[in-house]
Amino acid sequence: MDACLKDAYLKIDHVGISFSRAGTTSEVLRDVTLRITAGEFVSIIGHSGCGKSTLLNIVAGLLRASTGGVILEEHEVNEPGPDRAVVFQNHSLLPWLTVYENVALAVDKVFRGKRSRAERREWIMENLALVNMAHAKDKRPAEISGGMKQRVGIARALAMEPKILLLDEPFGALDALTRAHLQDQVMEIHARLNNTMIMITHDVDEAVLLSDRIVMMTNGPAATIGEVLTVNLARPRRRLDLVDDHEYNRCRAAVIEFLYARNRFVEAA
Ligand SMILES: Nc1ncnc2c1ncn2[C@@H]1O[C@H](COP(=O)(O)OP(=O)(O)OP(=O)(O)O)[C@@H](O)[C@H]1O
Repeated sequence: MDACLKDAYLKIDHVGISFSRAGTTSEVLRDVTLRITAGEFVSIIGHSGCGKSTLLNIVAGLLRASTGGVILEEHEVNEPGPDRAVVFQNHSLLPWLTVYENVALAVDKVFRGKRSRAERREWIMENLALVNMAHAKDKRPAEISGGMKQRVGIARALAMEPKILLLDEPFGALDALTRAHLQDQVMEIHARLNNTMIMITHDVDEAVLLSDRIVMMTNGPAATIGEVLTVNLARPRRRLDLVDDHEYNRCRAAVIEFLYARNRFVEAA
């Protein structure tokens, strides 16, 4: 293992993955190495199809790397676990359960036998309150908006007390205003809980606003990390204050330059 990976909280160590289908093998990721510190907010940005979700799924333990591996607090990741909760673009709530029951399902799975029924109930409500959804606890997913569903998905993930929260384009399906509101909420949650978050996004402003570091992926096949940008903006961050901020605009320009000048997207034939 590289010396620089030694003390990291999460280590993504020379990860590569190939998929084989009908006699052909496609190499999606090659030699992806990254260390993440506890409490860091890291965004992954790159063109469509470069392998961002594949990388997140390897960290989640949903996919096995073909080469290299992932280590979280000295333990190798080789299966999904409640220490790595994932929030997907499409909420993935169970439609026949209420908001409360959706969160309860995850909480009971992780904490049954460790916390009393009353403690679990309080914990579910605390997490719903964190995303301002306590008032809708008895509603079913079909009765609430897309933004509200994402908030419940975030509450469900946080309620598992994961070491790492993995966000796969969590706001991708939302309108711009709801998206901005949820970004602010995620920043507040991150400030309050100081948890480690990895988020995939296509949105340059979102990446700069939320992240401590932005990981920029090259285009596939055999995509890898092209550059890592540190965002030196004090927290708490307010989007209105950043409009004319020099560091904000420097980061924004650097990501745009990377994506549209140096790694232009070319649609596969
Ligand atoms: N299980 C799989 N079997 C075969 N190929 C796969 C599998 N999972 C992903 N791929 C391929 O890996 C590549 C990267 O996919 P991935 O979804 O990780 O990209 P992405 O960067 O997240 O894309 P987007 O931004 O469009 O969501 C794609 O070409 C995809 O077809």
